[in-house]
Amino acid sequence: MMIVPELTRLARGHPRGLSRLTAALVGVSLTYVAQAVALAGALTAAVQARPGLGAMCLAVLAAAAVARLLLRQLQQHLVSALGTTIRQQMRARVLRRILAPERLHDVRSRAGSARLTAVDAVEGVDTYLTRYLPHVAQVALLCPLLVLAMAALSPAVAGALGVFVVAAVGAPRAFNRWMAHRSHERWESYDELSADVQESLQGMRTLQLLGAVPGRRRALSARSARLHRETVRTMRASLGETGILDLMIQAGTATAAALTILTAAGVEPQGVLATPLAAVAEEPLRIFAMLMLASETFRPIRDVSQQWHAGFLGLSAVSALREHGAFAAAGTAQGDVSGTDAEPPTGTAAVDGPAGAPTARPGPTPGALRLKDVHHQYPQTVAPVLCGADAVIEPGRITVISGASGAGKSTVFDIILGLLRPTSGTVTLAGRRPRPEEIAVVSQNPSLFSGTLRENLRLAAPDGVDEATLLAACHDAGLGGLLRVLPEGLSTPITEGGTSLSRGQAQRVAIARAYLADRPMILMDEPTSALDEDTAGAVLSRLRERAAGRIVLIISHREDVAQVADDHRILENGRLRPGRAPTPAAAAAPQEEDA
Ligand SMILES: Nc1ncnc2c1ncn2[C@@H]1O[C@H](COP(=O)(O)OP(=O)(O)OP(=O)(O)O)[C@@H](O)[C@H]1O
Repeated sequence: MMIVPELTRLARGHPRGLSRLTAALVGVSLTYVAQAVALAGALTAAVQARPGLGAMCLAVLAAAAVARLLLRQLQQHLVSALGTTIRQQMRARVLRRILAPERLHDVRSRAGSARLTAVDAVEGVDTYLTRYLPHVAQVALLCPLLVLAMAALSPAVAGALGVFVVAAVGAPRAFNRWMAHRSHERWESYDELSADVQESLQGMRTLQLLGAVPGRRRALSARSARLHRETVRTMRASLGETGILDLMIQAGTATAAALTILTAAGVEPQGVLATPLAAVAEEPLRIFAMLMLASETFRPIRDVSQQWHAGFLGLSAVSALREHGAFAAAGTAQGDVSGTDAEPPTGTAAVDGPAGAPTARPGPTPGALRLKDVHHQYPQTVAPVLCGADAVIEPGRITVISGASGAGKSTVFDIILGLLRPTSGTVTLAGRRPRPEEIAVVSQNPSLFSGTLRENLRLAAPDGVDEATLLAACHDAGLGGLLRVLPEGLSTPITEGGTSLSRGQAQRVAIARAYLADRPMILMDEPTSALDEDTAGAVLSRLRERAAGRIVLIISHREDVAQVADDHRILENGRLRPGRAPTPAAAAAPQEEDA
């Protein structure tokens, strides 16, 4: 029997559900006790030839069977209701931790591992909480009551029974530490295999091109073999525990039965044991009831042992769940589910789309974006990336930042987005931190999701966006030609990861999403890197129209992008310095005062 403090704390957060469930369970067990007593009565009726008593006992047996059926239905219903609540609560907490900006810069975070925790681990814990724990509560409630009932019939037998109940519950706990260690190791293997498989699938194309598929397959087979070994070891440990438990149950039942017979039979005056049959004939109900009760006292313990195996997966996932914040003190279950009861430390701007809920309307451009003396150094690195970057980025103008690879351009973006906290310095929009819902982002490698093109575009758009707005955004993003040749148009299905589109097409979908998001600030990371010159030219000229009244900040190495810049900066040695002067076309573009 293993009790995990975090899981019991979590269960205590649902006292009503858990106590109802335990009550239903105790009700089920009491029907067995009633049947045991009725059976003792029926045997007594047979021994004493009392048909009236026999009929009554048979009626009780039937009523107990019907009651058990109904209580089992109720128990299933309660398990499902409590399980749903607990799963939603834990999953919301885990997802909040997984889908957090900090993870983007966490070198240890792995998608497969996060997925495993959010799906399998939560399911496993549900079983532990909704099945195993109520059974443990039942043992704590019912076993002492049954021992007391036995004490009313025979204190000696009750004493022996009590000793074996305590041993059956307590002895397997000696295995707890070992079991915890084994199950933790098993989960680690499971987790690593899951993360490796997911990463291999994602990088399949690269592995294929590199000729690294056979090597990867061998590595995965080795991981799989390790998981098998860990599972077998864990099963062995679990079997050891179950063996001890069963031994105590059998020994306890046999001892109680033997004592019942011996104490009932008594000793003849000449020093030999009297025949138990005489005692049975004298007080059959007491003897039969004691024999039945001795067995029933161990039923809750036998049940808990079965549930233990069902809840074991969840138990082994406890450390992963702990690491992913599943037990973090949070608001109400409702708040957890909606995910709105705690604001993340920094912004949550989504890549290639709106930076918050699509329904949030950002309002007019609030003013200039200012970077003031921004410094940043990543942990475990020897030198800072940014050493006092300063800039004022005006609305209504296109600002382009260039710089050598690794100069820190994406770092600047992530700081503006709130995905990274600068080591020092400030980023402000009209004197305050930019709000996530004010920024639309076009990343260099946009993420597309399985679903239709329309669904991918709508991710960014406010609720109820009409077809004409979607088409206008596609047109301005240079997708008009593609839409004309797609037989299903916006209803065209897209594969997972957007692999059914070319890189350039995916990039333009990302640009359309940014337009649909309709935010006062657009950040673009190499938005035309996969486009040919003509397409890039068309996209950039429409960008100028879309830039009216907005802050548009682009990272790009491309000369054609630098040419449309009203304001060109070069990131060098951690600072932003002025770049090339604007071209006449760009200089003629309308400018707006800082609000
Ligand atoms: N999470 C991280 N931990 C440690 N170092 C990091 C991390 N992210 C980025 N860096 C380092 O910070 C530096 C700047 O990276 P950044 O991605 O901002 O450069 P960049 O100018 O956008 O480069 P590129 O043009 O090649 O995309 C690089 O040296 C990079 O290795």
